[in-house]
Amino acid sequence: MPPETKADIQHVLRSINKSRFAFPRSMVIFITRKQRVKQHQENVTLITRGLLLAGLLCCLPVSQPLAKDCLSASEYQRQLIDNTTTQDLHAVEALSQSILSSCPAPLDNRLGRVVDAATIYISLFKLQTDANDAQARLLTQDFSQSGVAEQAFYYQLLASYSLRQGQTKQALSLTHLLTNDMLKNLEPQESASLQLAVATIHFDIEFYQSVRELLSPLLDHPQQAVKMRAAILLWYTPQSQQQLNQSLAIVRQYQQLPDTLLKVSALEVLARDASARNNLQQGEQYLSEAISLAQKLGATSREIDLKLMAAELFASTSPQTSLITVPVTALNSSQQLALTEQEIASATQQQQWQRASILHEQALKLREIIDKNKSLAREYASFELVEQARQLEQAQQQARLQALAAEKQEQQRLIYILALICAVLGLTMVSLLFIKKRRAADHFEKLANTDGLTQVLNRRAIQHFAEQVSANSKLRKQPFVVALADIDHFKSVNDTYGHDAGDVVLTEFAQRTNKLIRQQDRLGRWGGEEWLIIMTNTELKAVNALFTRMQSAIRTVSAAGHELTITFSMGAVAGDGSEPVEALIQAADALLYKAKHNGRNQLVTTVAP
Ligand SMILES: Nc1nc2c(ncn2[C@@H]2O[C@H](COP(=O)(O)OP(=O)(O)OP(=O)(O)O)[C@@H](O)[C@H]2O)c(=O)[nH]1
Repeated sequence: MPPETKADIQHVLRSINKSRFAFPRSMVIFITRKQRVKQHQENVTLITRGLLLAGLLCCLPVSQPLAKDCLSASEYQRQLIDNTTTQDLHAVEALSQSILSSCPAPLDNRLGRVVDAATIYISLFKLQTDANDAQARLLTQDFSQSGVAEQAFYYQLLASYSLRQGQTKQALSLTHLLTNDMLKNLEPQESASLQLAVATIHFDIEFYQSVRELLSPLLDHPQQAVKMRAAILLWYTPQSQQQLNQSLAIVRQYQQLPDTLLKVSALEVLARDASARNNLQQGEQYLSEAISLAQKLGATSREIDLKLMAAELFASTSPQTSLITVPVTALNSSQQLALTEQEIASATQQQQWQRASILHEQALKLREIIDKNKSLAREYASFELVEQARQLEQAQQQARLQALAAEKQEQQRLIYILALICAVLGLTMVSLLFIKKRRAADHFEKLANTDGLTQVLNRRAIQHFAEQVSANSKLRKQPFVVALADIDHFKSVNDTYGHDAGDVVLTEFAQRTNKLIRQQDRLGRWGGEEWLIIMTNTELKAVNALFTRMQSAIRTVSAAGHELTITFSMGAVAGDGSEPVEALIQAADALLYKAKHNGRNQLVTTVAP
């Protein structure tokens, strides 16, 4: 057996022998779990009997002097809380010893609680100490008369112990009570240790959000131990680089701490940090300092943790073989897994394939147990704690989203209104511009197509219209009429009554004729007193009726204070689109000439040539 292994076994045995509830050496190491339970029950009976006997002996003749040094339960309790906050394991052990040796047995209920709490606390760090009885007693205690701080202290201790024992649901139930019923009722100076305890449990079940929320405010805590514990746990919790550096800066002040478990934890963080930075030498220094301190304090459980870590991070200088000396059954599942993984590495290195395979199976089972516990814890936590937090968060988020949505909706509404106003304004402006432009275009078109004096179509426009009608007639095979009219002896009107009177006659002729023709027909001024009438979809014979109506409509015109008698002559032809419009007009002109020649005031028609 290598000297290191021997030394480790001896160390473990020394620690066991020191314990108040020590089991005989042969019963603790290398026995099965079943045997351990049986032995444990027998030992508890023995110990209880022993204690009763000792208590009776103590109480008989010497109870008075001992009672003299016995402090009040509240004072012991205050000291215990202080010592657990600073993680001073020696002080807790001394306190427990002091109560047992100074106070009269049997201890009263409150003193018994303090001793039980101390026993539980010690057992968290010392492998050999079983605190199941203390746990059972404390769990059945009635704390209704105690203050919140006192009750919280016992519950957090019970929660930590339950978790260590794998009683996850119990641990979480207690944590639930702590966070929901007690944490909010505590004074800030009282709540720090409770926040730390709850955060430790939440860290174990990877409920990191809660850990950050609980511990971040403690980084400014006036008490060094509180600040340090928060920084240490936060260092392990996923967080931003800035927060990590803040935690590390606090942990680096570890030298200010007395030789306590807290210092061990700080050194462990620094060793891990150095290893992460590849500064192996410094990492090993920190770690060996931590191991020495854990040994000095008798914190076997912490010592094992550190040795496992040494084997994992600095394998060259901390051979894993030294760890196998520890009784496996005394380790918790995580420690057992880490140890098994070390052994697998060793077996693989030595090419002991069969052994490696068996160990691998064991590791798988262990991991399964750990994962199952964690998932159970998370499941439980999610129902009991996370769900509440999530619901609250969801409600807040919902409210924020609703507010945002309302704001956005309002903004959109304003944008829509503005857009609508702009659109309406724009549309109105465009419409106005369009209308104006259209009117201008219409105006210019009308100007371009209208005779200035008489306001009927001018020569160009009536010719264009005639061509359109001709083309349409050809297409639809419909006849149309081209008629050319000329006022008789118009020159004499001008000569007799003046040019203005002549203009009046021209205007009256145009307007009155325009009223007589159909909507689809057009009248245009062809020359001075000459007019072209285009009658669409019309047989030539229909022009007779028009001529007669025109004669009676135009017969008298008032101009220059006189009633003038006006007659006109007209020549008309029918077309079907087969001949050019010019030819039809020329034909109509020829017939007009004929009408003039025949004595005027008459219509001459013929079919188109
Ligand atoms: N007041 C006025 N007279 C015009 C206008 N345009 C042409 N005239 C006149 O119209 C007259 C036309 O006369 P003529 O061509 O000799 O024909 P007429 O006197 O009507 O005789 P017949 O056509 O043969 O019956 C001329 O005296 C022109 O000066 C006009 O816009 N206003």
